[in-house]
Amino acid sequence: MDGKAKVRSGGEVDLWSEIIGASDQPSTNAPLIQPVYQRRRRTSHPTPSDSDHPLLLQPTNSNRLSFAAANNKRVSWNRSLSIRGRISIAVAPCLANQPQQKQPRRRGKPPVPKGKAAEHSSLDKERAYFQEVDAFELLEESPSPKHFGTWATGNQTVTDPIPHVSSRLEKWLFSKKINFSCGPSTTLSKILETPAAPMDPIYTSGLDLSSVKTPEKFSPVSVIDADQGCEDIDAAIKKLSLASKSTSSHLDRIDPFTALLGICEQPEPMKFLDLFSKYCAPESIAKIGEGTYGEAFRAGNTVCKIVPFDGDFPVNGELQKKSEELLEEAVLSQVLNSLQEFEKNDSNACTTFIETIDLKVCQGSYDAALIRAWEKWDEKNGSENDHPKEFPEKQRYLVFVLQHGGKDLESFVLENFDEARSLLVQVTAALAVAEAAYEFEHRDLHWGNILLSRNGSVTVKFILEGKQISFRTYGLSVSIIDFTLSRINTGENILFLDLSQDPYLFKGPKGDKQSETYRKMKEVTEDHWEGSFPRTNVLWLVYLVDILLLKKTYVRCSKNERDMRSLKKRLDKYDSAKEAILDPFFEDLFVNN
Ligand SMILES: Nc1ncnc2c1ncn2[C@@H]1O[C@H](COP(=O)(O)OP(=O)(O)OP(=O)(O)O)[C@@H](O)[C@H]1O
Repeated sequence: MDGKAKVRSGGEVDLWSEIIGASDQPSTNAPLIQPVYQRRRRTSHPTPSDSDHPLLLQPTNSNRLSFAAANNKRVSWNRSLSIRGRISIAVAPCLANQPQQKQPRRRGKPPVPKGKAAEHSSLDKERAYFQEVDAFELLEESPSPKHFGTWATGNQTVTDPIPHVSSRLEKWLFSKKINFSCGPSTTLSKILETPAAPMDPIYTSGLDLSSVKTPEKFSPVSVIDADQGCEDIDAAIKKLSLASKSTSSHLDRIDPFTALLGICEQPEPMKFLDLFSKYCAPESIAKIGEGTYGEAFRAGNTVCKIVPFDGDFPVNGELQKKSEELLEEAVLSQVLNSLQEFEKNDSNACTTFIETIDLKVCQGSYDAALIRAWEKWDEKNGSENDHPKEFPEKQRYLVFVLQHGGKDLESFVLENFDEARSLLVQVTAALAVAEAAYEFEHRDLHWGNILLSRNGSVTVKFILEGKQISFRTYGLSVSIIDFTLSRINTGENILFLDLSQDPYLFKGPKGDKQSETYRKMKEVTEDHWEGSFPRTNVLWLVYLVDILLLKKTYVRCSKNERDMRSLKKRLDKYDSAKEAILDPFFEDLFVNN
């Protein structure tokens, strides 16, 4: 690689050289690609031609009843414009013409400050940046990758084929395996050529549940199948023969909702308060953020992200997610969780991907304590979301109980260049670790998906292909969230989102760094999203460098900027975060353990 890490002085050469050595070895880790399960894309509004201009967007499935439409708080795609103080002459007059219908939200592209006043010192610079971007054709806010749902043409809907239930269940079973046996899969062991805890085979001629359960954490449960009434999950699963992947009508008898309950280790959905009271007193619940799909509440030391699903009406202008989509996200987050376990992983480990502490399915209308918290936040920040008081009794939600990761990069005020490079090295190292472990690509690492906090730490540890490495943090802790677009090879399955079904994602404004990054990813993957292209991680690193140069203000000198610009140039040559982490830019941050 260009400018490969130089030999360090003061006896620090060994470990750094070892790392370099490790990466110089020819890669033997091309895994055997086994069945490919792609996350189902719901392709709702708009058709590509509809989406050529945001003002032509029509509400999804306008024939559906929607309390969202009645609520009609604001036109969401304008939200980042208004909150960020960006002036867009093009859209302003048109708002008046469209007051009655809530537009589908443009999820985080570019991400919005989620109600936080953007009062920090970089605002003027950022405004200038946006003005510059606006000078390009302002087609729309960077588009959402999530047009889940169905293509709608008039009243006719055509549903995408969805993965077979058996594949979803395999993934679920596999995730139990990951979760409880705490080691990479056998395939991954081979990939990494490191010893790993042996795993029992999952796929037997008949399904042996003993191989997928741990007695202490998973016991047979009764499940309520919405369509078929009560059924013991063991009995239901025993009807499956995972060895036989042929189409078989009984495979469809386990619905994804049941599987989701299974992954959450629940016999049935629970009440919000029963869940929240595990973490805090109800009166202390506070809303801390919102996204298109999720409402995030602080509960004690955790963050509970509530995502409504399976309802037949839109929320926040988008169709609700389906059980199977959430099942995928649940599996993915559990796989990444396994990286947290340093004691059990001697191959690859890091703590940078947000920890999912628990996953639970809830049902019912919003609890009074949550509504109070929601309204309080709304008063202060002005929510873009629909008021949750109107959810019906039968509404289902998946609650992600997450580690609290701090503030997103967009609103976090970085103090100096050391913090900026600490951020870069932590993201790069985390991506390198996840690439090595699971061929992971985040594919959506915009500044809303990087959370930051100051924790007084001096260094942070990673294990990369068996080598323990530490970097100086300057007190900054980084967490990566939102794996919706991510691709991962669990060793058994590949989970990915087929972005070729979402042409809208690639039509963001010219010159907008985030939109350009989606387009570059498309070039790199040639629209084959199931494949492994770790270069996409590098594209997001380039994006981050741009953000740090153009959109964030902090104390820095011209040499710092030059260094960052040369890093950006060199990043152009790397094909993976694993290569990028060896860049000389990070060398000073490396600490010999
Ligand atoms: N673990 C966390 N720690 C702290 N804040 C969080 C955490 N998870 C989410 N948040 C807050 O909640 C907001 C919404 O979360 P997130 O972006 O995951 O939701 P979403 O519905 O998936 O959003 P999107 O609109 O990007 O699809 C985040 O911007 C952040 O402010």
